[in-house]
Amino acid sequence: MRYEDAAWREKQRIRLDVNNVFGTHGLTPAELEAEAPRAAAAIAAVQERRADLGWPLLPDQDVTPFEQFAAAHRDRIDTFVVLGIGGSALGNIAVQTAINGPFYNLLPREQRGWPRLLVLDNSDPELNAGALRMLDLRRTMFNVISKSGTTAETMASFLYFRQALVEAVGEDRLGDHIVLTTDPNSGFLRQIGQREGWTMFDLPPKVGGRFSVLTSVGLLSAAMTGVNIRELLAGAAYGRELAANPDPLRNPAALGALINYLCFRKGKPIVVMMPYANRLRDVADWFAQLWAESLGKAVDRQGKPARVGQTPVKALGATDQHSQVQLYMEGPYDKLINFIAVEQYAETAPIPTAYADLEGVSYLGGHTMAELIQAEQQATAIALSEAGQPNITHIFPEINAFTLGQFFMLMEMQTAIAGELYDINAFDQPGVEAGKINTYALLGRRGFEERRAAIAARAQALDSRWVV
Ligand SMILES: O=P(O)(O)OC[C@H]1O[C@](O)(CO)[C@@H](O)[C@@H]1O
Repeated sequence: MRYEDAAWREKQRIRLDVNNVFGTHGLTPAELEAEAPRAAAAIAAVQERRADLGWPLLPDQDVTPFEQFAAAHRDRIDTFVVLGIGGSALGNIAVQTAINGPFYNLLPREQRGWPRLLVLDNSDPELNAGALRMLDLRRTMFNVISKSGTTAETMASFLYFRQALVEAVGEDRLGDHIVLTTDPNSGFLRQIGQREGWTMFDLPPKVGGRFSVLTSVGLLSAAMTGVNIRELLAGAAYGRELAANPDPLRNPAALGALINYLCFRKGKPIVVMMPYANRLRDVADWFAQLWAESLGKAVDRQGKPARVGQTPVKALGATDQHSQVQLYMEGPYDKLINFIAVEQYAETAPIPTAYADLEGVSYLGGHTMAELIQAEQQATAIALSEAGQPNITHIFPEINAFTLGQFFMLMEMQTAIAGELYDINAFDQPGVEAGKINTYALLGRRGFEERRAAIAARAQALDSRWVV
């Protein structure tokens, strides 16, 4: 395996270039150096908690069960459908787009070799009904993923497709079409799986949803679509090594955490993640949940008011140069822009020469699209830097399972280290509970009658003049 070769691994190291963070509205090297001891303590604290957190140990797991499941089912299945939301879907989508590319599902089966993948991560009725109309259920398998085993959106989709399966294949064949991924001990999904005798994959109890891409959550759908999940984990192991460097100024996860933290403290509540690669656009989506749910917290670990967290913004280069970059250039100095640059794309797409007399078009001829997009990324970084807008660049040597796994782990470590710097709990999400409870109340779930009455009273008090 290529990832067993140390020289290859080193060539595939993701580098973090932070030169453009320095400047009038950014940071100074002295500020970074002054905070380095705190960042070093944060690295040590995260390293100390590795076993307790669970996700840092994921690169060491045995992936044979996922590979065996995929090999056993690939031929009888045309479409593998993930029903999940948030951390139980975003990583699956990110892996799929990054490794198999945006057109995978449109390729003929012989070219794909593996089933198509659909991730239905919303209770949008049109999304679910539309998928149902399109699928041949006799050749479809549903992977219902929920850590808690209670999430309303996921359970609704499960019930919806379960009924459709009963009609299409019969109740006694459901086990051939449904596989569950959930907590090994708790939740309704576990109870259902046990009652029905369906195949279930355990989700390590310590690993929270947004840190679960490298568990059964992300690995099963990846294996079902031919992704080299061993290489993915080898990359994560390599990222873990980089993130364990005790010197925060040589450790990309710690340096990233420190820069984000200091930028927030200096009035930059927004972080933009802007990959220059369509294959990485869903990684920006995955990152948004990781960063937002982990670091957006009302109180610190002592219970004192904190109100911290940067708002993540997803952008795509070069596309969003023609949409958002005007704001990044001339708007408030309230952002840290993260670029993802790619050194070697899998394709170069040469640009043919034509219209030699029209300089505005002909200068492109003889270059490649790879050169163009790389020039655009550099040009935008320089322009932003000269406009005083701090930015940093994560440099992917290539997009492959190794660099993707590495990036997942680096960003997870960066999040955990940032949590230490803010002194908040980066591993809970109390803020999402209130909305869930209101939903239960609105749908008339037993036990939520009081909340339902409070919502009704609130509705009574609303003034119709303010609905225009
Ligand atoms: O996997 P589950 O338990 O269905 O949760 C889905 C998502 O919902 C949340 O609990 C809240 O949004 C996320 O943290 C999680 O990733």
